[in-house]
Order: sequence, then structure tokens, then C-alpha cells
Amino acid sequence: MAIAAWRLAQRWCPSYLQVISFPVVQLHMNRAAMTASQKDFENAMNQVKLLKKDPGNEVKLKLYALYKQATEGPCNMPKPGVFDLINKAKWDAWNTLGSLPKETARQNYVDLVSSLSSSLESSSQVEPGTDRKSTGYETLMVTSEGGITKITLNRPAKKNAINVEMYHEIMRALKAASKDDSSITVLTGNGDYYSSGNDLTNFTDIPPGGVEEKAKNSAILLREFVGCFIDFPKPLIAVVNGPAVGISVTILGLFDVVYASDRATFHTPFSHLGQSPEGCSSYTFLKIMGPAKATEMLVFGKKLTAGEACAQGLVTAVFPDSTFQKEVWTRLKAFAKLPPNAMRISKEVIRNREKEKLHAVNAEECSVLQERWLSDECMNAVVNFLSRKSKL
Ligand SMILES: CCCCCCCCCC/C=C/CC(=O)SCCNC(=O)CCNC(=O)[C@H](O)C(C)(C)COP(=O)(O)OP(=O)(O)OC[C@H]1O[C@@H](n2cnc3c(N)ncnc32)[C@H](O)[C@@H]1OP(=O)(O)O
Repeated sequence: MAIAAWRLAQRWCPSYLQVISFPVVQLHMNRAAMTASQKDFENAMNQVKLLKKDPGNEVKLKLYALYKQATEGPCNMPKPGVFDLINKAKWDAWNTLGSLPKETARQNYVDLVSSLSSSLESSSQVEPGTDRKSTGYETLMVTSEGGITKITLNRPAKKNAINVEMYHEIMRALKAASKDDSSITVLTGNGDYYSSGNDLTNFTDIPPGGVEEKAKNSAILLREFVGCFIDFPKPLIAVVNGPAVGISVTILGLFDVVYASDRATFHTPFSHLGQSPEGCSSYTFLKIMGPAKATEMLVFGKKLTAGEACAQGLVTAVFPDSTFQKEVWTRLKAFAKLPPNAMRISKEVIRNREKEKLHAVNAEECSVLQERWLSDECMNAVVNFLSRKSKL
């Protein structure tokens, strides 16, 4: 069925996607710039033709969408009818990339092809010093190269909403990054969003022990998740490529540097959702921007532009979206060349005296939230979102 669907889909595909089952070869790409050049892009297109295994329809749709975005820009086709399933799936995949810039789409295409290629290679084939991709993640892309471990939230069709699997995978990736040979770690998002925060469908999977058990386990998960950011030993940089919501905003207070595209916005609609602040924001935001501005965000749900977030100290620097990746990665590559031990020790000196306090704040926020999740205000808000989105 899937193969038949894919064959049908080929009629609407660029020709490079039509040949997709040959022996894999080592990927050689110019990784000198973290924004892919036209040559990298062409190499990646050739590489797709050499994949040994069919990567599956979902990946092919992603490749298709990124290719179209990189070459033509935002989706410009009329939406196919509901019964035209194949073309509708492709249109959806492309359209979901929104106004993602062509260069970013090109880079994401190259990264995706590269991760597909490396997932088919044995580790012994990876030459020392070349780009290393970690496979085994469903919701992330993780690469390590030139002293930088890059963790990319990779559920673009869901605006990188963080489901339970992604919480676990981020923790796993951070633990691995804390021990690998990279000097700095970067968190970013694939697609037009950085992240839409907690995946609200997390509320729907209620275990036999009922919603109380779910709330208790979720509080444990959240505490552990935020704890990983509090304890992360190397410089941690957020590359906020687009809008950020909820927990993806609050944990920014635990990052060492936050770079944002001027397309990014920062929104913590906790009261609207019947919830309360997490990610240590009840402490870090007050320190960063003072109680009144923190209240506007955390209590009244004021959405900040990137410029406003920068003026309030939450964001370190803002760049025009058209040059965002280039400018940010130029800086990051320079940082990664600094002596790693000195950077780690300096971070320790800057952050250590706050750690105990942060863990205490984290514990308190999680325990308050555990109660909030059981409230009518919260349940109603979640049901509203999910029914509007026909998830119930
Ligand atoms: C009993 C207790 C259990 C609790 C378990 C929790 C564990 C830890 C909790 C930590 C707490 C965190 C607090 C927060 O993060 S609060 C913030 C939560 N996020 C939101 O409220 C955002 C909700 N989403 C939106 O408002 C909009 O989707 C958007 C982000 C503004 C984008 O709007 P747009 O119109 O452009 O796009 P769509 O809405 O069509 O989105 C495309 C598809 O993505 C799905 N989507 C997007 N965001 C989420 C989300 N946060 N959760 C679930 N799904 C999301 C959306 O439904 C669309 O899916 P579809 O294509 O299948 O319809």
C-alpha cells in the first residue's frame, strides 16, 4: 500500500526523488559553512538517489517539501481536493514549512539527507573528524561537528510540539552531549517554528491509574527534564529560528546564550491554559527582566517580539531572518574553537552558586503544576484546543 502510494506520488515529484534504491556511498559534503551551499544541496540531491533503503513515505514527504521550499520558496500550489490523498499529503508537507527561508530549507534538506545516509553506515565507516550524526532519535536530529553538538527539534508538522518521547530524547541527547568531545551545544528547531511547547495531546494518554497518576508522572518527567538544563555543564546556546511557546520559552532562562531570528516570538500562555510557570521561569525571568515584565509574560501571557525579548534580556541578539543562519553559525563556529575546558569552568563559576536554588524552584514549580493539571481551568483549556483541532 505504502509503495503503491509512493509510486503514485512520483508522478508529482521532482525527478531526483524518483530513483531511490541503490547502494549507499559515503557522504562528502562541504561542511565549511553551516548554511549549505548550492553545491552541498546538489550533492545531497545526488545522495538521495544512492540511498540503499527506501526511507519511507514520511521522510520522502519531508525531502519533497524541503526541496520545493529550497527551490521555489513557500508553497504556491492550489490546495488539492480532500480525495486527492497523495497530492494533498505533499501539499500539506510543503505548506507546513510556511515562510521558512530558502537557505534554511536547503540546509535542512542537506542535514536530513546526511542523517539518512549516516543511519545506513556502520560507525566504523565514519572517518575521524568528519561530521557525526547520532541516529536512534525519532523526534530529533542530532549532529556533532567541529566542536558543536546540534540538537534539532524535528516535528515540523506539529510545530515541534514536545511530546513525551521528545522530552525523553532531549534528555538523552543532552546527556550524550555533556560527555561527547564537543565544546558547545546548540538547540534549534526544524521548520518554521522553534517549538510550540508542550504537546497538548500529552494530556490525552491517561493510564489505568487515572489522571492523578498521569499528573504525578508528568511532574516527575518535567522535573527531570528541566533538571538536565540546570545541570548541563557546557555552554548551551538556543538558536531560535521561529516562534517559541510555553516550555520552549521558559527554559531559555537556563541557556547561556539565546540567538533569535526576527521572525521569532516568545509566548507563555500559562493562564490561558489554566497552568502556571515552569522551567524555573518564576525565578529566572524575574532576575532577567524584573517582576513587572515577567508578570506580563508569565501571568498575562503577553507575547514578545524578538526585539522586545532582546530588550528585556531574554534574548542575547536578534538577526534578520534572511541572514540568521549564516550570522549565527559564523559566531558559533568561532566560539567552538575556544579552549573547551576554560569555557566549561567559566560556566561553572558563573552558574554553580545558583544551581541549588534552581533545583528547589524547579521542584516547587512542578509540584504546583501537578495540581494545576487536575484543575477544571486546565482541563477545559486543553479540551478546547484539542476539539478545535479535532483531536478528540
Ligand atoms: C495530566 C497531565 C499531563 C501533562 C503532561 C505534560 C508534561 C510536561 C508539561 C510541561 C508544561 C509546559 C507548558 C507549555 O508548554 S504551555 C504551551 C503549550 N502550547 C500551546 O498552547 C500551543 C498550542 N498550539 C497553538 O496554539 C497553535 O498550534 C500554534 C503553535 C500557534 C500554531 O498555529 P498554526 O495555526 O500556525 O498551526 P496549527 O495550529 O495548524 O498547527 C499545526 C499542527 O501542529 C499541531 N500543534 C501545534 N502545536 C501543538 C501543541 N502544542 N500540542 C499539540 N499539537 C500541536 C496542531 O494541532 C496541528 O496539527 P494537525 O495538522 O494535525 O491539525
